[in-house]
Amino acid sequence: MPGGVVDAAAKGVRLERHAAGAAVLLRRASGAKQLASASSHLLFRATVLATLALVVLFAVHYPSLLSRSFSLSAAPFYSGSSPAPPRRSSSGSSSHRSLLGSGASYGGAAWEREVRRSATPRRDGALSVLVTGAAGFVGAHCSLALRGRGDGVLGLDNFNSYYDPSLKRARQRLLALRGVVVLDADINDAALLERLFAAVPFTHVLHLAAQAGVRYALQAPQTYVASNVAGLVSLFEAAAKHADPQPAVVWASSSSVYGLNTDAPFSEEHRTDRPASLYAATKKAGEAIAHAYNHIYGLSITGLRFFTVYGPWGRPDMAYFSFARSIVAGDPITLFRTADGADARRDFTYIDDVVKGCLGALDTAGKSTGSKSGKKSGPAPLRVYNLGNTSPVPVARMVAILEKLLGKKAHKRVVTMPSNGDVPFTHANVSHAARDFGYRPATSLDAGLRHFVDWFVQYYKLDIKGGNVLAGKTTKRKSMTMSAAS
Ligand SMILES: O=C(O)[C@H]1O[C@H](OP(=O)(O)OP(=O)(O)OC[C@H]2O[C@@H](n3ccc(=O)[nH]c3=O)[C@H](O)[C@@H]2O)[C@H](O)[C@@H](O)[C@H]1O
Repeated sequence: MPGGVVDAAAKGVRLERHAAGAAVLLRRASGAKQLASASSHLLFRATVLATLALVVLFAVHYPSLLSRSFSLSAAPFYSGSSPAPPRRSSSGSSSHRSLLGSGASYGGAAWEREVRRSATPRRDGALSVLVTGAAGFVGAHCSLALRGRGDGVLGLDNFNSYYDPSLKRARQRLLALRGVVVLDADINDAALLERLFAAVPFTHVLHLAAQAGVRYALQAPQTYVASNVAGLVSLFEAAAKHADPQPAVVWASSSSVYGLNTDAPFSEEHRTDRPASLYAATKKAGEAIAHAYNHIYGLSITGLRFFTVYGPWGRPDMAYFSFARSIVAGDPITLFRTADGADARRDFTYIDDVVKGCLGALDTAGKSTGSKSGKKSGPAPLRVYNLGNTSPVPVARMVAILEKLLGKKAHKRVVTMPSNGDVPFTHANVSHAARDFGYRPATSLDAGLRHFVDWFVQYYKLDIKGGNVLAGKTTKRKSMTMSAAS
C-alpha cells in the first residue's frame, strides 16, 4: 500500500477509534444523563410529595394560621368615643398569634383545649353557652353572670372600632381573669363557627354580636346588613346544620322594631311592620329570619327586645355615656325635642335587670328539635320578649340626674329631632317575660345612673372635688369588677 494510502488508512483507523471512543463516551454520557434525569424526576416528585404532606399536616394542626386570627392581647386605652367607620381592630389583623399570650398557637390541640375548658360547665346541669359579642356591653355582663353561677362560657367578638376597642379589650381582660375566653373572631366566619360547634356541644347560644346604634345607620348602612342580617344567618346556619346537638339560641332584637307604633306600653302583640330606621329594619328582618330557621330546622329561638340598656361598662356611643363625657369636658350636648316641642322619652333599662332577663330566657328556652341531617322531630319554641323598665323618662331628666351626680352643668343645645331614625318615645310592657321567667326590672334611673357614674369616674380616672369633676386626676384604681357579677 502506498504510504499516502497507509497514512490515510492509519488516519482512518485512528479516526474510527476516535469515533468509536467518542460513541462510547457519548453513550456513557447519555446513560449518565438519563440516570441524572431519572433521579432528578424522582427527587422532584419526592419534594412535591413531602411539601404536600407538610401542607396537610400544617392545615390539620394550624388551620387558624391559614385562615383567621384570634387573640386575647390587650389594646392600650384611649378615650375616643364617637363612632368611627367600623373595621376590625388592628389587634385582630395579624394571622399568627398566641391564644393566651403564653406562646401556645391557636388552632390545633392547645387552642381546642382552651376553647373546651372555657365552655365546660362547672356544675351538674349547668349550661354551656357560646356568647357572641362577648366583649360588648351586654355580652360581657352576661358572660360574667353565667360564669358566676357555674355555666361554661365561650365568647366571640370581632373587636371592631364602632366605639373605642380598648374598652372592649378591657372587658375581655376582665373576662379572662374569670376564666372566660373571648376569641377574636367574626360571626360571618362560617368555618370558625363550624369548627367551634364540632369542638364543643354547646347547649345554648346567646347571640349579642350586632351593629348597634339607631342613628349611625345613616352613615354606614351596609354594616347593619353585614352584622344584623348576614351575621345572624351565618349563626343560625351553623347552629342548625353543624351542631350536634342543636343548641337553643337566644338573641338580641330591639325595642326599635316598634318603630312608628303609638300604642303604649309596647306589647309583643303590637305591630312591628313600620320601622323608623335601618337599624330597626335589620332587627325586624332578624325576627323574620328567626321564624324561618325555627320553622325549617326546629331551632329553639328566643328574641329579646332590649330597651335602651345602660350602666357600668356601657357603650360610649349611647346618649347617657356621651353626655357624661361632654359634661365632664365642658362640651355642649344636643337634646332632641319632638316637632310638637315634647321631650324625647326612653324606657332606660339597667344592665343588671337585662342580665337577669337574658339568663331567664336561656334557662327557659326549651330544646331545639332538629339534627345535623336537616330533619326536625317536631315544633321547637319560637319566642319574643320585651326587656324594658316599664317607666319611660324624658331625656332631659336623664341629663339632670347626670348633672347632679357629676356636680357640673351641661351646656344644652335643644333642637327639633332630625329625621335620623329616632323615635319620640319607648315604653315596654314586660308581662310576658314576667310570666315566663319572672323578669322584674328593679332599678330606677337615679340608682342605675349612680352606678354608672361611679364606674365612669373610676374607669376614666376622674377626680370629683367640691362637687366638680376634673378630668385626668386619679384618685382610685380603675375598677375591674362588674356590678352584675360582683
Ligand atoms: O332600645 C333599643 O333598641 C336601642 O336603644 C338605644 O337606642 P336609643 O334609645 O336611640 O339610645 P341613645 O342613642 O342612647 O339615645 C337615647 C335618647 O337620647 C336622645 N339623644 C341622643 C343623642 C343626642 O345627641 N341627643 C339626644 O337627645 C335620643 O333621641 C333618644 O331619645 C341603642 O343605642 C340601640 O342600639 C338600641 O339598642
